[in-house]
Amino acid sequence: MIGAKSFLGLSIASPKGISDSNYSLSTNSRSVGVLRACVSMEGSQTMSHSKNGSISELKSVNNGHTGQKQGPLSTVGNSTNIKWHECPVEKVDRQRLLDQKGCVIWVTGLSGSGKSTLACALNQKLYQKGKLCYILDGDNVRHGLNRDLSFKAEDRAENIRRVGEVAKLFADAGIICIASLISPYRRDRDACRTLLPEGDFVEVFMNVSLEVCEARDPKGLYKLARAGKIKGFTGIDDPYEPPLNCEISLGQEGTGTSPIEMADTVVAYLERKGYLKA
Ligand SMILES: Nc1ncnc2c1ncn2[C@@H]1O[C@H](COP(=O)(O)OS(=O)(=O)O)[C@@H](OP(=O)(O)O)[C@H]1O
Ligand SMILES: Nc1ncnc2c1ncn2[C@@H]1O[C@H](COP(=O)(O)OP(=O)(O)O)[C@@H](O)[C@H]1O
Repeated sequence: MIGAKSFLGLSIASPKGISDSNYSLSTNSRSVGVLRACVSMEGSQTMSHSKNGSISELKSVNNGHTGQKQGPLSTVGNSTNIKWHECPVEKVDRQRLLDQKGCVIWVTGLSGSGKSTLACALNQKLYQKGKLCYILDGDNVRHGLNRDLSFKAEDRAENIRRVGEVAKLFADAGIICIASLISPYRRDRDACRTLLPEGDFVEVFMNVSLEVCEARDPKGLYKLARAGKIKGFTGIDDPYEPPLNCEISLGQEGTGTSPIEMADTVVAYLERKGYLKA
């Protein structure tokens, strides 16, 4: 049941599973209303979760919202005078809430190799297991965030960099993020890998030959590329660099090659590596 509190004209719903007694409003010396269970001030308490994700006890935190001057300012790229802000509710807390570990499944391969199909099958399988996933598909992200980018090498690199950064945020949220992009350059994929803690970037190679992809040609793009109507098409007149050391390679003879079997392989990997529990 979702309860609600009203404070300074704001109505705040208590999350499912948190009783109203745990979800009280308190006032500190600066008369700022806070949600004690969710957002705590210095010296107050925040929630912690038992193994099964229920909120079992309160842990003391110093969340740094003291108004005191802290640490130096930074310059990152063209962003000057910026400062990283920490929050006492951390990745580990979100992971406990979800009973899973945030990570990035990076699916790379030629157009038509089955990246989107695998991403969707994997998402369905994990959903059935009660795991939270989100897909960042190259085609889809290019409809919005990356609509300003073309297919020349530096734009593909920027496409991968942005998706890598967004995927990192999803993983930090505790979500299993499936990024499915051609991502033809090793260097760009490796740069995304370095954004994440060891093990949290799982590179999945759709090891399907150009001949097979071209025979599938579901969007008719290979035909257009062969006819010279699309320039710089991956695999035709633009490069694709296969991974040298990926975690999972799918599509070869002797392994399950249906989307369901491929998704099972990835789920088994995640289970083995402990990503499907907190
Ligand atoms: N020149 C060229 N080369 C390759 N692909 C092209 C091109 N032009 C358009 N498309 C369509 O764009 C989809 C690939 O987008 P991505 O963002 O995954 O590409 S990349 O990672 O930046 O290389 C790709 O989708 P998929 O077939 O799902 O891979 C194509 O539909
Ligand atoms: N494992 C598979 N075996 C056979 N056909 C597949 C498989 N995965 C995808 N396909 C088919 O191949 C085509 C391309 O798949 P898609 O997922 O769109 O590839 P991509 O996202 O890499 O471009 C689609 O017609 C799809 O139905």
